[in-house]
Order: sequence, then C-alpha cells, then structure tokens
Amino acid sequence: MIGVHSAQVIREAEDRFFEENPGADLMQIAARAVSDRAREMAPTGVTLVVVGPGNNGGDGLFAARNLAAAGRPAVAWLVTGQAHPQAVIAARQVGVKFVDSSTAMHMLPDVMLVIDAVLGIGGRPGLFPVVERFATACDDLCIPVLSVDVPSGLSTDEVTPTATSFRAAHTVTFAAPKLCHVGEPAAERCGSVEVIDVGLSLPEPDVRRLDEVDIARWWPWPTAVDDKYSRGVLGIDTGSERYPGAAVLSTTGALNAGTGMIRFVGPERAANLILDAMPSVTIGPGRVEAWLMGCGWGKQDRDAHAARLQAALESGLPAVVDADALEHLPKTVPDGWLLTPHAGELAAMLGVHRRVVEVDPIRHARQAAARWNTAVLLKGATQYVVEPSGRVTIAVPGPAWTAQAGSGDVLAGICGMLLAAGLPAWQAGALGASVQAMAAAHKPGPFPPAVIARTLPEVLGGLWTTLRSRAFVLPVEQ
Ligand SMILES: NC(=O)C1=CN([C@@H]2O[C@H](COP(=O)(O)OP(=O)(O)OC[C@H]3O[C@@H](n4cnc5c(N)ncnc54)[C@H](OP(=O)(O)O)[C@@H]3O)[C@@H](O)[C@H]2O)[C@@H](O)CC1
Ligand SMILES: [K+]
Repeated sequence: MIGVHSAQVIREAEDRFFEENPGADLMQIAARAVSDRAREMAPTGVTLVVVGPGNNGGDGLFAARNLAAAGRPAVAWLVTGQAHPQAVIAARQVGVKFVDSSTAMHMLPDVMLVIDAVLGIGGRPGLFPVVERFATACDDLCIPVLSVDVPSGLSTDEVTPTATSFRAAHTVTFAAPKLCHVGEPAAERCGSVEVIDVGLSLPEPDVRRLDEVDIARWWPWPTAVDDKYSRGVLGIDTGSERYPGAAVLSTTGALNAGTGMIRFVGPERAANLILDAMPSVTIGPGRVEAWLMGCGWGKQDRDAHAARLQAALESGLPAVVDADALEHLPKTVPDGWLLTPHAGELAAMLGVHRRVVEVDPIRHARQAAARWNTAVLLKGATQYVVEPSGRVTIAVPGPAWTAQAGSGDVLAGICGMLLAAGLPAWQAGALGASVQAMAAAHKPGPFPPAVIARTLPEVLGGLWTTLRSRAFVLPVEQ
C-alpha cells in the first residue's frame, strides 16, 4: 500500500525537513533520479530539457548538468527566460547548450528525449501558449517525454485534467504519489510513475492505493479447518425476467472468487440459467451470512424491490447493494453494507449531474459514504472505496477492457463473496475491485466479463502460491 498525498502535505513535510536539516540539498537527489532515468530512456542522442522558473525547472537543469557532465548532449530551453540561478551556472559550466523557443521547436523532431521540468507541485493547471504548442508537438511526433514530478499543465491534486499538459512516457515524482498520478484520466498522462524517496516524513495518508501484496495479505484464503459454511454463505437476489444475464454474471463472479456456498433467490428464469452453467449453486432461501442485491433488477416491480431491500435491512446482515437497488436506499443503512455505484448512479443518489461526479469523484464518494454512513465503492477507470470517516482506498488498477456491460455485475458478485467471508465492507470493495482488475490484466484483450470472472481462480491461485512461497517477507500490517 502506498500513501497518496497532496501538494500541500508534501510542502509542509518539506518545510519540516529543512527546519530539521538546514542546508540539505534535496534538489540534487531529485536531479540525479531524473538524469539516471533519462540515460535509460535515451541511451544515445540529444536530450532537450524544458525548464520552468521554479524548483521543478531547477531539478531539470541539474539533470541536464548531470547528463552533460557524463558526456551526453543536453540542451535547455528556459521557457520564461528565468530559472534557478545555481542550476543555470552549473549547467553552463559543463557545456549544456541554451536555446530559445523557436530553436527548441525546430530541433524537436531530432531529439531522443524531452525532459519536462516546466511546472511541478507549485504549478497551476495549464501551460503558456508557446509551451502548450510544444507539448502538443511532442505528442504528435511521438517524442518520449520524461516529466519531473508531474506532467506540466496537470493539476497535482486532481484526477480530471482541465487544460493541455505534457503527456509523459514516464514520471519521476518525489516523496509520494499525488492524486494526478493514480486517478484516471489524469494518471494516463503520467505514463509509468516512479516515486523517489527524498527523506521526507509524511503523515498517515487519508488516501491510499493498494498493491498486489495487500490483496495477498487480506484475501480470506481457505484454511485446513474450513468448510463451505465457515467460508461464508452468500445469498444472491439479482436479475429479473428482463435481465437474467445480470444474475448469471453476479453469481459467476461470486463463485469464481471462491464463495463457500451460494443461495440464489432471484427469478426462476435466471435460476435455470445459473443451474445450467453452475450446478453447485443452491436455489432457494436458507441461512446466509451476507446478501448481494440489485444487479439487473430493472425498473419494473419497484415496490417489490424496495420491500426486498427492507427485508435485507431488517436481517441486519452485511449486503452488497448494486445497480437498481441503489434507487431504494433507506435514509440510513447498516455500516456493513457496501454500496457499489458507478458515476451515473452516484450522481443520481446525490441528486447531481454525472459530469460533476466525474470531475471530483472522491469528494462525491465521500459525501455518499457520510450521508449513508457506510462504505461506498465508486466504480470506474479508477475505483475508489470510501469509508464514512472519509478514508479512501484506491483499488489496484487494471486495463480499460473491463469497461463493458456486465463487469459491474461480476464485481458485485466478488464483493458479495468477500462480505460473506466476513470482511468489512470497505475491504470487500477494495479487494473485489482489485482482483477483477488483476484478472483483466492477466488476460488482456476484449474478453467479456464472464471470461474475466472465470480467470479469477488462476489469478487467485497464483497469488496464493506466491504468498506461500514468500510468507515470511510480507510487510507488517499497517
Ligand atoms: N517536495 C519535494 O519533495 C521536492 C521538490 N522538488 C521540486 O520542487 C518542485 C516545486 O518547486 P516550486 O515550489 O518552486 O514550484 P514549481 O512547480 O517549480 O513552479 C513554481 C513557479 O511556476 C510559476 N507557475 C505556476 N503555475 C504556472 C502556470 N500555469 N503558468 C506559468 N507559471 C506558473 C510560479 O509562478 P507564481 O505562482 O509565482 O506566479 C512559480 O514561478 C517540485 O515539483 C519538485 O520538482 C525537488 O527539488 C526536491 C524534492
Ligand atoms: K514537470
């Protein structure tokens, strides 16, 4: 797990660091990381460094100095004519060539790498027009860009770009990732992201991103003393006469994630389809540990749906509440419930426009988690799980192939399995979203949601094997 921090938090940590370590030079650590990566990205040819007026530009210019000192041709364009004074002197001393904007633009087709050191965490969104044209030209000519800290033009603390920015092949950032590095669609503009530890002490994060080790550590692996009941019985009330496929998909997700036992209580047509495909599913009511409700309910029979949700509420059991069931939410729900809206459903829950949610997904997911006092998994290209406290856990990311009808049903099924196994709602959401993304990454391509679901046993089996072989080196629980 890695903490995601805002520019403000990084600045405060930097201030504390300099109070405790007067005279320390973090810029040299940053510049070394950038020049090392630049040498790997462009082993030969000219590197053009685009330099802004602040410390981000300083990092870039010292990286140019390092490259030139190692005998690599480096050229710098100071976009405002101003730059970190000591970095300018150091770069000149080792023969870095300084060029103006028209020369930079003119030579661009022949450079091997552009280092974008225009703006970092002190930048406001957007670029000067001449730099904007240059960034667009880099994109058009497919010149690889190495961004220092953040692709200039992006807003560090936002996941939705509002202006033109550089589009990096790789970003070297410092101390911790920021929201723009981990939240789509901004993250896509960062390329691969590398975090350099510069020695800052950071507070406990209120936004964290999971990695595969967390999934291995938290997954409810079966033990030698488990049986089908102890692994968790999930009641599934999904599908309708009109949408029986949603019932099949949600059950496929739950079964392939490893549910101990599934009791399906949805419509007969869906039950028949499920039995054909998954004969181990039990049809009809019985004791369960958790509920999965809503996928494919549709807009008919609204009164019946509301009554079924009310019955689940009165049972006091944890529940995954998905899709059409989200329209029937009572004012407060038990804190073991996991609400799993996509942006459009969350917008409807909050009475706002979908676009508003897409621009600031975390704020809106936090609003819903606080309003219903339970965990919310906001589905999308980046999947955010928010607890009523406001803590955010971002799932392991995966490829965009899962952006397809039916993926949400499978995901709800996986989350249902995890609730039935006894995990708290936030963890069920974060793990469910992560393993589906990992399965999609394991089997890249336009595979339909049911195929991705059937890949889960391989992915979980692989994780389990890795866990067993590395059981003693897992980091201590945080
Ligand atoms: N923290 C760390 O761990 C480390 C931090 N380090 C580095 O420090 C960087 C932060 O440096 P920084 O504070 O000097 O800010 P930076 O991003 O260079 O920009 C400020 C300048 O840009 C200007 N400006 C802003 N927006 C603009 C716009 N849209 N269009 C035009 N101009 C704009 C702004 O102008 P002003 O706001 O004053 O008008 C000001 O002149 C950080 O990203 C990292 O690279 C490393 O050295 C070591 C480890
Ligand atoms: K930058």
